[in-house]
Amino acid sequence: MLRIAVPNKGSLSEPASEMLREAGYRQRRDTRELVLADPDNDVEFFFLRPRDVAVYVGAGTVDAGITGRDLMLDSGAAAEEHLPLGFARSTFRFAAPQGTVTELSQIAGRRVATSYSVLVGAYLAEHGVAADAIVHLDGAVESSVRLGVADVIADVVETGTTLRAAGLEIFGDPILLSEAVLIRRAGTESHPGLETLTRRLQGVLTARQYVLMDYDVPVGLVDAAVAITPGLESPTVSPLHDREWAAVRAMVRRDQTNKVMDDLYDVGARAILVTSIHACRI
Ligand SMILES: Nc1ncnc2c1ncn2[C@@H]1O[C@H](COP(=O)(O)OP(=O)(O)OP(=O)(O)O)[C@@H](O)[C@H]1O
Ligand SMILES: O=P(O)(O)OC[C@H]1O[C@H](OP(=O)(O)OP(=O)(O)O)[C@H](O)[C@@H]1O
Ligand SMILES: [Mg+2]
Repeated sequence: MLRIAVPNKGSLSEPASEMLREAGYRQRRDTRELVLADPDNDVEFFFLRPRDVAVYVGAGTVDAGITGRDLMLDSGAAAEEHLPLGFARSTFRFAAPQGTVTELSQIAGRRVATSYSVLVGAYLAEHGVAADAIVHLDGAVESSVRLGVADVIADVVETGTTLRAAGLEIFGDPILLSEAVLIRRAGTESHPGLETLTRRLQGVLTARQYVLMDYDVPVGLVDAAVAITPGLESPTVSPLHDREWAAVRAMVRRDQTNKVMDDLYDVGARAILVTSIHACRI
C-alpha cells in the first residue's frame, strides 16, 4: 500500500486533490477527513498541514507527498523533489518599504520577518549577509514592517497585490521560484506504486498542457505542415478518400493553439480541429 501525504489546507490543498482525482484516485468529500483509503488503487492518503508534509516524507512514515518547493526546502527534511506539478507557482522574494532597502547587502544589520526562517537564513549565509535578526512569523508577514517588528520581509509573492497594499517593494534577485511538487524521501528506492502515481500525474500534466489537433492538407504540403506540428513523437498522417489530400493528427501545446492554427492555415491546411485531451499516458 502506497502512503501519500496531501495538504489539508491553504492554497495547495484544493488543486492537489483535484489533480489526484484527475489521475483516477479517490479523494475526500469532507475537508475534515484526515485519512482516506483508496483500496482499488492500493493507496492511502493522509491529509496533513502543508508545512508538515515534508517532515513525514523525510521521516519515511509516508512514501510520497505533495507540497510546495519552498515549504520542502524550509523544512530541512530529508526529502527530495520527484516531479514538479505546475500549480501554486510563486516566487519567494525580499521586500521593504519603498526606497528604504534596494539591494541584498543592505539587509546587514536589519531585521527580516518571514515564515520561512530556514530558507532565508541559508540564503543570507550563502550570500555573506549578516542580518540583525530573523523574526519568525506564522503568516501575514507583510504587516510586520508597519507594526515595527522588522525592517525587511521575505515572503511568497504571486501577483504582488499583497505587497503593494502594504506599501512594500521587492528588491534583489528572487530567492526561489516555487511550485507544487511531488516529493519522496531522499536517497531511497522508489516504491513500485510511486512509479504508477508518477506516470498518472505526468499524464494529467500532459493532458493539461497539450491539445490534439486534426487537419487536412494537400499531400504535397504535408512536410511543411508537419514541420509546424511535429507532435511529441511523430504525427499521424492518414490518407483521405480524395487522394490529393491527407489527414494529420498531432499534439500541440495548448498555449500555442491559435498561433499554430494560423500558421497551418497559411501553408494550406484546412478543417483544422482542436480537441482537449481527457487523459493520456505518454
Ligand atoms: N498567493 C499565492 N499564489 C501562489 N502560490 C502560493 C500563494 N500563497 C502561497 N502559495 C504557495 O502555497 C504553498 C503553501 O502556502 P499556503 O499559504 O497555502 O500555506 P499556508 O500559509 O500554510 O496556508 P494558509 O495561508 O491558509 O495558512 C507554498 O508553496 C506557497 O509558495
Ligand atoms: O502576491 P499575491 O498574489 O498577493 O500573493 C502572495 C500572498 O499570498 C500568500 O498569503 P496567504 O493568503 O496564504 O496568507 P499568509 O501570509 O497568512 O499565509 C502569501 O503569503 C502572500 O502573502
Ligand atoms: Mg499562506
